[in-house]
Amino acid sequence: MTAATDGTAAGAGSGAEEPQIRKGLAGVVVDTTAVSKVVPETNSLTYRGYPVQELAQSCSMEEVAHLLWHGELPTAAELAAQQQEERSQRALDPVLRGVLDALPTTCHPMDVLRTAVSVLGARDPRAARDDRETNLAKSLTLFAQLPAVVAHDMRRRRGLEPVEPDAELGYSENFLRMCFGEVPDEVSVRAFEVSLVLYAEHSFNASTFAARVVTSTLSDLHSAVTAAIGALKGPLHGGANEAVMHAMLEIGDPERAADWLRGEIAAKRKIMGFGHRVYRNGDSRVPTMEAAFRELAAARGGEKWVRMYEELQRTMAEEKGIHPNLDFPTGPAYHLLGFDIEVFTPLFVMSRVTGWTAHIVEQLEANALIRPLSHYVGQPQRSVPVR
Ligand SMILES: CC(=O)SCCNC(=O)CCNC(=O)[C@H](O)C(C)(C)COP(=O)(O)OP(=O)(O)OC[C@H]1O[C@@H](n2cnc3c(N)ncnc32)[C@H](O)[C@@H]1OP(=O)(O)O
Ligand SMILES: O=C([O-])CC(=O)C(=O)O
Repeated sequence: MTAATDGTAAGAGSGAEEPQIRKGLAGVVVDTTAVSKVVPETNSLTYRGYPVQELAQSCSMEEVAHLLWHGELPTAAELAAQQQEERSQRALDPVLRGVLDALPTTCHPMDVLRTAVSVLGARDPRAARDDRETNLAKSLTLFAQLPAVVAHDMRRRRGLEPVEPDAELGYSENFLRMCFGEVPDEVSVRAFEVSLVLYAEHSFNASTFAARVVTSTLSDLHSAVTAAIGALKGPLHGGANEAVMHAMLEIGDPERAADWLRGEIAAKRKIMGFGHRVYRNGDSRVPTMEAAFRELAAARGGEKWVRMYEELQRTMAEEKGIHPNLDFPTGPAYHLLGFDIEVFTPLFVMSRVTGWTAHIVEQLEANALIRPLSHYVGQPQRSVPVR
């Protein structure tokens, strides 16, 4: 009987039929967006109409951030203005540093990042304003500050002093220098930049949807980003890039990769970095990231990881017909760049914050509270026993 559905909606409780439940909202179209388009049939992805492969080839992460936020690639003057603003906001203030340093190094860096966004929100004098311009300004602040948080946390865990930001350097160069004390070679910077561009946006994925749900209640931008970070942390989403590298280190030798994979499949375990809710024939971003990973491996002596990547990819296709997602090449690429594994998902956050905030702004422009229905399957109504 449809009385079990907690509300009445067309097709979900108006007749005698059971409501149709789409677990995980699979296949459900919940709203429109003009930020990005995923076309699984052609394995394509566009940001504001531009193919992501072309953006990765010829644009910086700063340009892509502008594109996602404003809908167009920046003119030279717009880019210069955005860069000046971003570069002037890179340094962490002493209060936030104090909070970061007070957190235990046993917690995951994603917890540190989530806490940092909360602190930034609580201390932001613009907190109560949510008009488009203010939200875009808050987004730029997060884009400027998150790399400093990630670098500070990574170095403190290594027992190293923080490296101050350098306003002469571009976004990726500055971040890599804040992590490692120097700007690495061009191939490394380029591979990192490509990963950021590819990670920036992907329609209604779980973390973006979490941000939109929070925004739909007219909560603030920092609360929405905090929720998104929590959603991204899970291994079925952004946390998979870390899981990929843990698996590769466990395998150790490319010769063992095929047997290891078959064993995991036989044990009915998920192989991290493979499969996708939307793409069934391969993730549109993988070829571009795979090429960057191969170049990086050639420059940094990482051929072993390329061979393991190839073996796992080949065996998974043979055994299950399932293809890699973007987290598969980024895992070993970030390892080759010298990042600790637990920093991989925070790197994803640094980039995806641009997509999340573009969606937050879009949600507010045509807002409707996101509140689906559920189909009740618990105890029938009963009376509390007299005691
Ligand atoms: C940037 C990103 O967030 S990309 C996603 C990163 N996440 C991962 O890499 C985690 C591993 N992958 C997965 O768990 C899944 O592929 C997901 C969660 C990404 C998508 O999952 P869904 O769309 O819900 O598909 P679902 O998990 O139901 O899989 C469908 C079938 O393929 C199998 N399958 C899918 N992915 C995998 C995998 N990685 N390893 C083994 N089997 C898999 C499932 O076991 C299932 O098989 P069954 O029908 O025999 O039970
Ligand atoms: O779209 C998804 O479900 C996950 C993903 O690839 C992303 O967020 O980049």
